Amino acid sequence: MNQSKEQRILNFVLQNAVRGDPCSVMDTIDKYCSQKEWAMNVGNEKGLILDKTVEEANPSVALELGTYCGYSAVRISRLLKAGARLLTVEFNPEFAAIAKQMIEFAGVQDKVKLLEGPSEEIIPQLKKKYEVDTLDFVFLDHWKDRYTPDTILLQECNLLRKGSILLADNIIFPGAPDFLNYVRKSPHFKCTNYPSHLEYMQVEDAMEKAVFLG
Ligand SMILES: CNc1ncnc2c1ncn2[C@@H]1O[C@H](/C=C/CNC(=O)c2cc(-c3ccc(F)cc3)cc(O)c2O)[C@@H](O)[C@H]1O
Ligand SMILES: [Mg+2]
Repeated sequence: MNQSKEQRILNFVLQNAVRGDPCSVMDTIDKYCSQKEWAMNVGNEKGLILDKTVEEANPSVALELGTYCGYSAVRISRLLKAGARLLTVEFNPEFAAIAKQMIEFAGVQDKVKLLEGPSEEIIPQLKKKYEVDTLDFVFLDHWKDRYTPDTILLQECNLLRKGSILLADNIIFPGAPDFLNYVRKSPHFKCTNYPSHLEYMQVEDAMEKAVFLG
C-alpha cells in the first residue's frame, strides 16, 4: 500500500537529518516541503515569529493544538527551559504516530507529551488528568473553525491566567475570520498581528498573538 506524504516526510528526516538535533530536523522538513512536496508545517518564516513569541512567553507549560507531523512541536520544545513541557494534541492516529517518531528523532521527547484525541475532549482533562494549573503559551494550528470554540473552552476550563499568550497560525490563509473577530472584540484579550507568508509559498498569511488579560 503506497506511503502517505507524511510518511515520506518522516522518512526523508530519518535518512537526512541529524538524530538529536532539532534544528536539523526542522531544516530537513523545510527542505523537503519547499523542494518536493508542500505540507502544512508552520515553516521557517512564520516559525521565527513562533520562536520569538515562545521566548517572550518563556513558558513552563505550553499547549499546541494540531500536532500534524510534529514540526512545530520540535520547534517550540527546543526553546523550553529545563523542566518546562509542551502538551501537543492530535486526533489523527496516523499523524500522531508520525509526529511521535519525529519528536523522538529530534531528541525532544522528554519535553513533549503528545496527547492523542480531539482538543474539545482533551482540554477539559488538562487540569485533572494532565496536572496542568494554567497554560503560559498556546499555539493554535488545528482546524481553523475550531480556534474560537477552543479558545472559549480554555477560558471556561480556567486554563488561562493574566498574561497567558495565545498565538494563532493562518489568520489570512486559509483564514480564521471568526477567531480574529472574537479575540479582537473581546475585552479579555490584547491582540497583535504579525504579517508573514504562507509556508513555502509567496502567498500572504499572518499570525495573531492574543494575550489574556484575565
Ligand atoms: C478539532 N480538534 C482537533 N483536535 C486534535 N487534532 C486536530 C483537531 N483539528 C484538527 N486536528 C489536527 O490538526 C491538523 C490540522 C491542521 C489544519 N491546518 C490547516 O488546515 C492548514 C492549511 C493550510 C493551507 C494553506 C493553503 C492551502 F492551499 C491549503 C492549506 C496551511 C496551514 O498552515 C494550515 O495549518 C491535522 O493534523 C489534524 O489531524
Ligand atoms: Mg498552519
